[in-house]
Parts: sequence; C-alpha cells; structure tokens
Amino acid sequence: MSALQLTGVTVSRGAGPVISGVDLALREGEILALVGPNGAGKTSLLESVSGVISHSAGEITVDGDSIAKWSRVQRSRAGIAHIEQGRAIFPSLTVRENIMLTARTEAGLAEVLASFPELEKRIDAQAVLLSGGEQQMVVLARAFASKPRFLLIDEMSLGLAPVVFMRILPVIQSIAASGVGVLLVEQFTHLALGIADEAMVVSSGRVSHPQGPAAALEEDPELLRAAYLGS
Ligand SMILES: Nc1ncnc2c1ncn2[C@@H]1O[C@H](COP(=O)(O)OP(=O)(O)OP(=O)(O)O)[C@@H](O)[C@H]1O
Repeated sequence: MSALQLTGVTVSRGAGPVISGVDLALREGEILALVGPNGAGKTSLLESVSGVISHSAGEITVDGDSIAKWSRVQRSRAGIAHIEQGRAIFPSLTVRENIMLTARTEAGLAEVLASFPELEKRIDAQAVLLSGGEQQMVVLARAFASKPRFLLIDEMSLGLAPVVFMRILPVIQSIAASGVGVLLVEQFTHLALGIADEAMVVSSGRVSHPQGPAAALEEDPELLRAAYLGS
C-alpha cells in the first residue's frame, strides 16, 4: 500500500465540484508530476490533501488511515508539507531566520544547508534582497527543514524563467532522494516530467491520463497533447 493514497477524490468549491474522481498513490522517495491546463483543479486537489479545504467525496489516506477528519496542523504533524503558490518567504527576515522557523536548531539548519549550498553563501542576507530563484530555494529549504514525509509543491516556477527553475530541479530531486514523496504541480510540463518518476494529467476537473511512468508522457507528445485537451 502506498503511503499517501487518494481514491475517487472530489473537491468542490462554491457552485460544485472543480475536480472529481481522482486516484493517485504517492510513495516516499518518488516524484509524482501532476500536470494539466490552467483551471483543471490541481491547486484545489493539493489544498484538499494538506487540509486547506476539505474534499467532498472519496478517500485520502496515510498509511491506510483516513485523514478526512484531521486538521491542517494534524496533517502537517503527520508529515504533509505544502508549498503553496507564490513566494511564501518572510521578506524582512534573513535566510537563516526563515529556515530556522522550521529547522529550530543549529544542527537542523546545518543539515538542511548541506542540500542547499547556494543558500549557505547568502545565509545572513535579508530574504527580500534575494533573486526570485533564491527566494524559492528558501521556501524549499524551509519546507525540507520540517522533515516532511510528503511534499506538495504548487507551481514553484511561477514568475521564474525556465533557466532559473532548472537550477531548482536538482534540489527537488535530492529532497525526493532523501526519502520524501513529492507531488509536483508544474506549468513547465517537460521540466517536471524530466525529473518525475510517475506522472498524471488532469484536464477540466477530471483525470485525463491516469498515474503511470512519467517517461511514457515525456516520450509521446501526442499522448500528452491529447491528455491536455481532455481526450
Ligand atoms: N476560492 C475559490 N472559490 C471558488 N472557485 C475557485 C476558487 N479557487 C479556484 N476556483 C475555481 O476552481 C477551478 C479549479 O481551480 P484550481 O486553481 O484548483 O486549478 P489549477 O489547475 O490549479 O489552475 P491554475 O494552474 O490556474 O492554478 C477553477 O475553475 C477556479 O476558477
């Protein structure tokens, strides 16, 4: 059984369901790319896993236990970390202070910085003075410092040039290699598929390509295009 599992999950907002019938399985140490056009419901799905909103049907389990009644804090304690869209740094704090919010100890900070050598050089800089790419590194470092089992990443590349985002990709890979299950929502589809083990496509609120090896979508542009169009 997979560590984090969604079975027939539907998420509703306001008038009705925005995404329905989602099955997925996230294993520790693996990257699952969740891609699809704008408005397909990817953000809403991630929010239902971390507890920002509730799912309205189906089941979400961790190690087989339903998390439906768990609060956001309980889900976070169970190891579900969620990097939401936008750069969630504390701009007036230094890089060190931002990471210490979750690392808590100097030993914890040192452990995290080993995976983020670029940040070590900027450790005493105010976060607001960093480039967009560096700010997203801080966001990743802070999430990693909380020692998650599962990391949900929502369009971390927003506002970044592909070349800048490409420097972040190996860091996401090394986080997964340390045993974290990464659910990666990403607009740069090919970059996401390039580092993912598994992938799935959602379009117009439903799964248009079920979870499977990422390489199958990466190597078949027609299959990917058809899934984006929802066919
Ligand atoms: N707070 C909200 N209240 C009502 N409807 C919402 C809300 N947030 C999103 N929606 C609607 O839910 C649907 C799915 O949006 P969602 O942001 O989950 O999709 P997405 O695939 O992440 O898209 P994007 O790539 O644009 O972020 C859209 O039709 C959107 O308009």
